[in-house]
Amino acid sequence: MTPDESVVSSFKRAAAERAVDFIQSGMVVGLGTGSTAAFAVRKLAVLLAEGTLKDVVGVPTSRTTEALATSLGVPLTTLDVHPVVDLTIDGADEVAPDLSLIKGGGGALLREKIVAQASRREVIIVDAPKLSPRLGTKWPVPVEVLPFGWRSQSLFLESLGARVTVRLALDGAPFHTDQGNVVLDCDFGPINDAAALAARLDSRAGVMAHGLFLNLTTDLVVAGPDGITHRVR
Ligand SMILES: O=C(CO)[C@H](O)[C@H](O)COP(=O)(O)O
Repeated sequence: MTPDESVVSSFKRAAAERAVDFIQSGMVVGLGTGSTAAFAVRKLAVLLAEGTLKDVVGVPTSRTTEALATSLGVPLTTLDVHPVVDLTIDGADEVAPDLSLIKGGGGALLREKIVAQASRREVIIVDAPKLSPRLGTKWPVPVEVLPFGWRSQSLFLESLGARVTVRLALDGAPFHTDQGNVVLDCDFGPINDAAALAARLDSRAGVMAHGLFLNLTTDLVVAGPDGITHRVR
């Protein structure tokens, strides 16, 4: 890990551990996906192991998070058993001033959005460089599409003005989400009307999810050289 990576990692960890302070015993907690959210899972596991927190169960937003939580002894549940989540802690790829997000860099966008929509409180944790003046400035919008007809979806997304890249796995084959879908990373550049774009994407058959998380964030915890800030929407 280079010095810069270790510094970024320390900020991610600081934001994550601050968010874990919001968890109370007895809660159903949404467990996000990505490197920042992983710090929150680790901290939660420690608090449970030492008895500081009790009777907390987690709803993982990906198989990766499920495996991490299981390995650390964090009790898990499902939305079938607990259809309402008290508090979710998750990361983001880009955060706009109105706390709208681009998520999906780790490919978990569909389950993350389902859990976010089921949550009373959605606490987003980021390091400071994730903050952006406008969505799309720093990160493409991931769009999860059914493998059936994905090339037609690519042409549709290009017609909306995106430069489309098929996300690849480490072996060079197309990446597949936990649901077996394909992810098309769509570079729209700075997005003027995220709500209108989200509506267009939501109305397209075969688009299973997109990374525009609008009106879902309740809390934002940011860690950077100036310390940790917590904003409530
Ligand atoms: O949306 C996500 C996964 O689908 C992640 O929360 C997002 O990509 C941020 O990841 P990291 O904390 O590793 O930067």
